[in-house]
Amino acid sequence: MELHQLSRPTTPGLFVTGTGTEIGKTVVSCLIADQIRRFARPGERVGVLKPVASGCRKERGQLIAEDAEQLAHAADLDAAIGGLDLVTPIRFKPAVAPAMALEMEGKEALDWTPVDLAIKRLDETCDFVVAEGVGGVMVPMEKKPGGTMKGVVTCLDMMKALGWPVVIVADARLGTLNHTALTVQAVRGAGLKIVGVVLNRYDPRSDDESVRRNGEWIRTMCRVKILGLIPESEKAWDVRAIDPVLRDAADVFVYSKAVYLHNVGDDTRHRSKRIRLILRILLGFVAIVAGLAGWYVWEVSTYASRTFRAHAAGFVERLDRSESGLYLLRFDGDWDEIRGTPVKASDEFVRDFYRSVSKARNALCCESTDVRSGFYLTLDPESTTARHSVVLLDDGRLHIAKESADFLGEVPVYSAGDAARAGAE
Ligand SMILES: Nc1ncnc2c1ncn2[C@@H]1O[C@H](COP(=O)(O)OP(=O)(O)OP(=O)(O)O)[C@@H](O)[C@H]1O
Ligand SMILES: C[C@H](N)[C@@H](CCCCCC(=O)O)NC(=O)O
Repeated sequence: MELHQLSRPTTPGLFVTGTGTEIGKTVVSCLIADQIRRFARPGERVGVLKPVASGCRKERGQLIAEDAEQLAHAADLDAAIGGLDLVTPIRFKPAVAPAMALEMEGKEALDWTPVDLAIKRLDETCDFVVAEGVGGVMVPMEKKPGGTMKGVVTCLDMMKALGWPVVIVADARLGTLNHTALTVQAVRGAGLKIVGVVLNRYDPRSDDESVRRNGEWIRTMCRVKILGLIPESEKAWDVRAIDPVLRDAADVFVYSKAVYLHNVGDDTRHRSKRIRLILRILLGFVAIVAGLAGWYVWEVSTYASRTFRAHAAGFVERLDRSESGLYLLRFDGDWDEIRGTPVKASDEFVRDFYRSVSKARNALCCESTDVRSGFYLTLDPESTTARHSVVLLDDGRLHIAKESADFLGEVPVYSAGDAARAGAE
């Protein structure tokens, strides 16, 4: 199985990475797992995972990762969840980068199947997972195209595949600004959320000025939370026998609890499902509103082209010249249904009308040879589409020809100037 085929965990979790190897990832992962275990509600289980480990010892023909032992101990790993194989599903003996260990075995690509099985098991049995990387984010995991680095899949690619928010462990001492900033940049660039940075081996009594200032610099320069400052401690390796000094690194405890409860904690899975549902409903609602708006705009625009504006006016010229002149029609309605009695326009309106027709190209007058009388109606002097023929019927009612093309074909069309002259006569 290839990395991109890996199941995406559904259980909420944290991925603990570091600015390099031996920086304290396991110590911090253990502190967080221990903390979460203690704050968990009854029945909730914390899972731990270090998908790939190198530098493992051989015992009774088995490769054992010390990190896995420490993680399992911190999380009080329940036998029902699984054994150390589940904590570190892929193990190498040489203490080198996994891709290098593979190379030493004459291989290039990793088979990610054991990691996939571990993820599925954790999804089935746990409420929260603390996962740990190998070395820093650019450590090569296998030789394969398509990764962050050319021809190489890195630890960051694995973090991306898992998708958990990231805790970065960095050294508190000189040199950390560069390493931390590079790590933050890479993790952010991969689109992963950074929960914060833990500074390890912090000594408040250090006469190195940078030790005291690094945290603040990292916070502002990298725009990250500093989750905690872990002092040097002889018992750092055993979180369950933790010494008071490490316990006093209360920031990590407080923050890991906060992280658990508020950031990516137990409710996240349900919350994210709820959020997804709400988003879907909102999206559906937006789609319906957009559809309705589209329909409305379409309807209004077609209605506008079909409807008759209130101030339509036209020139009526009967063949016998009786009652010739400008008629005004005040009507709102559908073209198909227009039936209205024209009203002889007032002199004032006639003046206005001619003033407007002389400006509006589409306000034309026409004369029919085959109908008793007719006029051209301009619905909207600004619109070039609103030319419809109107026929004044014998009984004085108006008949609207829907499309004036036929009508126009048979009758001379006069210009607005002609209309003006006609009106002036
Ligand atoms: N605050 C500390 N005080 C004392 N010892 C520490 C502290 N942090 C880490 N160590 C020790 O440093 C060593 C490396 O720590 P750790 O295993 O946590 O690093 P890591 O980043 O997980 O390394 P790897 O890359 O191998 O996974 C361990 O022996 C650990 O006990
Ligand atoms: C052997 C180490 N402890 C570690 C591998 C570190 C690889 C570092 C490679 C590098 O950055 O040069 N393995 C592990 O975390 O399982």
